[in-house]
Amino acid sequence: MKITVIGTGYVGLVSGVCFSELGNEVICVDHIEAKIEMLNRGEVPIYEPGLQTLIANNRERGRLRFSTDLGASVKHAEVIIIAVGTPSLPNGQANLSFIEQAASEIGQAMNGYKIIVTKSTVPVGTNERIRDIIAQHSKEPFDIASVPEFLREGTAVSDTMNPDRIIIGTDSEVVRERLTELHRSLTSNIIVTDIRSAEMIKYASNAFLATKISFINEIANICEKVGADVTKVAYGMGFDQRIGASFLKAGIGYGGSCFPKDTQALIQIAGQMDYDFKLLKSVVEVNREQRFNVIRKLESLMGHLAGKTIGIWGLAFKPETDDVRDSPAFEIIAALTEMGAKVKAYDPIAAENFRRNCDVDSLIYCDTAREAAWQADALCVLTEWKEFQHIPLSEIESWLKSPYLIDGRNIYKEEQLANTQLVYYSVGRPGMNRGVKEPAPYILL
Ligand SMILES: NC(=O)c1ccc[n+]([C@@H]2O[C@H](COP(=O)([O-])OP(=O)(O)OC[C@H]3O[C@@H](n4cnc5c(N)ncnc54)[C@H](O)[C@@H]3O)[C@@H](O)[C@H]2O)c1
Ligand SMILES: O=c1ccn([C@@H]2O[C@H](COP(=O)(O)OP(=O)(O)O[C@H]3O[C@H](CO)[C@@H](O)[C@H](O)[C@H]3O)[C@@H](O)[C@H]2O)c(=O)[nH]1
Repeated sequence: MKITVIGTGYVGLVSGVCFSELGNEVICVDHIEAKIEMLNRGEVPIYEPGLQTLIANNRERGRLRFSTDLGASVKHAEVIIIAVGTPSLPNGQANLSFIEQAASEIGQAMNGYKIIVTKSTVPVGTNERIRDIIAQHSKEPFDIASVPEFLREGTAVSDTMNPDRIIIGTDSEVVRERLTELHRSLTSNIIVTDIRSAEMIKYASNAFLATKISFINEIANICEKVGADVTKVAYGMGFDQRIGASFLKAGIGYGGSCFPKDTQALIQIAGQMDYDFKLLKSVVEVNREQRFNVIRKLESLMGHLAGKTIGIWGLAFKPETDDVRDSPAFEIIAALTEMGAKVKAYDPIAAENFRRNCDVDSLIYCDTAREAAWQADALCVLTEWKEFQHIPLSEIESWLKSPYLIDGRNIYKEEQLANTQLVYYSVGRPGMNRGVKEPAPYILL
């Protein structure tokens, strides 16, 4: 099949590359020339494991091309995939200007029957708006489809090649057949539904996953008070197939380019229909609060933070990505700096992106984990990079000026703490706290 993908962010690039890997002829288009030049030089603008090799292989086979020429690329293809960004507006609503722009450019380039697939996450009704915009510019026949994307950053290639399900929202029999054929080799879980339901499935899925995270974070907070261990609680809960084991890792809350914006967008979508989505509003509030537990704990251990040096390990919102969009590290670092602390940070991959987006000028960027921890009054782990998990705690202890370690992602195990004098605090695991002044034991009255 001849496919053109518009947008070379995570979704556009990864899905375009994977469709070419499946034997299709793919052109990935972006209006940012620098991105296309990079891709044409064989460089990849994002850090995503496995992607560079796939791009190289498929370019070599002549199945994958990159272009800034949207018009010519649309003319060339039968299936056009829209994968442009839908960032938040200041009020939380999805900004659809990139979508509208792409639809109008597609409309102007139409030269025969095409299937216009939207993979971007868009509010209910947007695909119909796309249909209207294209029809305003062209009399050529076309169909639309909502095929939301569920890949995760860091595992985007394997998620795309082995998806849990493919959702195809369409009102056309031709689209059902063609898109089922396109995705058939990926999974047998191909669900064909109406367009509005497909759009809603994406928001509902992200909102539900965000809800799981805020739920387990609140359980963790209660575990700290009653002397239970949230990792054991999550493990025990996860065996219930109705609950499932995933997305029950307590920590400093979710960040990233999707959960924060999509939960806000769904609250707005509901609000526009006069529905107050109370549960999701709480999920967002709990998530925002959770990151500040790191600071509350530092203060309870060390008193005032003014003049103290705090080391930060991890700036990305999760490991295996250089994406820092909505990373909890921004607010934690800003708050520490406002309190008068000196902050030194290290991330194996995401530091450059963080620097470009962070307005804390005094933040010191370090080249190694050791440098960020060196002579610090406390060290906080904000991203669970494997590199951090493998550093012996005795070594960390020897680097620090004061032995305070706040593990915001529960990456260390009890046995690793043995033989250290570290004052250790993690999330919802009070039994592992070392040197922390414990609240009075919980007694059932
Ligand atoms: N990032 C993820 O992990 C992920 C996963 C699932 C779904 N989504 C959704 O997919 C969409 C894209 O996300 P992303 O993170 O890949 O976006 P992104 O913002 O990283 O990339 C979008 C790209 O589209 C390009 N673009 C915008 N308008 C264009 C136009 N008219 N012509 C050509 N190129 C244009 C931009 O230059 C940019 O490179 C969003 O709606 C997002 O919510 C993202
Ligand atoms: O048990 C967990 C799982 C995740 N997180 C955090 O949640 C955030 C998001 O993680 P993850 O979902 O792995 O990454 P994303 O790449 O943002 O992927 C989400 O957002 C994408 C964009 O919509 C969807 O396509 C994916 O299905 C959805 O998982 C990160 O900050 C994680 O640290 C937790 O705190 N605890």
